[in-house]
Amino acid sequence: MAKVDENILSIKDLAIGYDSRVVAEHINFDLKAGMLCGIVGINGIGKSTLLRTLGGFQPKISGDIILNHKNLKDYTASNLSKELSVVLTEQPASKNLTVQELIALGRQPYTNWLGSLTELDKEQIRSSVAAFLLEDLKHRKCHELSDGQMQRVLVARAMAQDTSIILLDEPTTHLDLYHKVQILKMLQELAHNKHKTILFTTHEIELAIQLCDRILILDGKDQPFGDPCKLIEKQHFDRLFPSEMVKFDAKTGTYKVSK
Ligand SMILES: Nc1ncnc2c1ncn2[C@@H]1O[C@H](COP(=O)(O)OP(=O)(O)OP(=O)(O)O)[C@@H](O)[C@H]1O
Repeated sequence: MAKVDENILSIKDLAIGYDSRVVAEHINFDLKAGMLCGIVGINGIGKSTLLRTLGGFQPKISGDIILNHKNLKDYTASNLSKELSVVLTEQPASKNLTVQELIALGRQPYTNWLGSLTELDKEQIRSSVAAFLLEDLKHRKCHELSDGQMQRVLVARAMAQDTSIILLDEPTTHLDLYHKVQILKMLQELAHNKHKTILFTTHEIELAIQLCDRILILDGKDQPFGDPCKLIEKQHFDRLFPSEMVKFDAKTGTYKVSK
């Protein structure tokens, strides 16, 4: 396990985008083990592009992505899958599997070519099923689940993969308030209790302020990053949306419709 004060993820002057078209640049932040970090920003600002770039699904334009002291570009696919897991919103190909089978796929980086599971693999699957309250659902097909249940299964699979970093693209989309809070609290527990470094994109700024240890704001300029309270003090949330539409209330950490 990494030492508590070590940076697990270090992003240095990163520019992201498509071919030579820069979507966002000057992205800088460090995350340690056990930190939950939300990535927020308006539609189309580059949140998913950043997540895909960090996950190695698309090339960066410039800058450095350092995972556990090693540059992302120096990882083989197989080694990367032991350091980093990615939960994307739409994964229709796997929906015909049962909940338990899908979670077991998280162990793929560790199994031999026959895919046989060791006792350690089985234990990791059992504890992921338990942590995400999936005991009663484990023999159901994934296509029979609600969005909230499916989201829990996808995060449980990432937990079974047992990587130091977990990236999630909008894990609360389509969920009601209760289930948004439920999944975010489960992610917080996973970060704090199992010392995972977890980054997720979200439009739930108010929940992210309450639950995250760090927030990265993609604002198209300086991309502020830090403790949510410090970001509030520095008025970064006030500038996120045009104030004639919504105003940020620093006392409550919420947005109010401008009258
Ligand atoms: N495959 C692609 N090729 C070229 N441009 C793309 C591609 N995918 C996204 N973009 C563009 O990159 C920019 C950032 O998109 P991205 O999906 O990262 O934003 P986002 O912040 O996640 O948005 P949202 O909140 O709406 O999900 C947008 O201008 C988008 O049109």
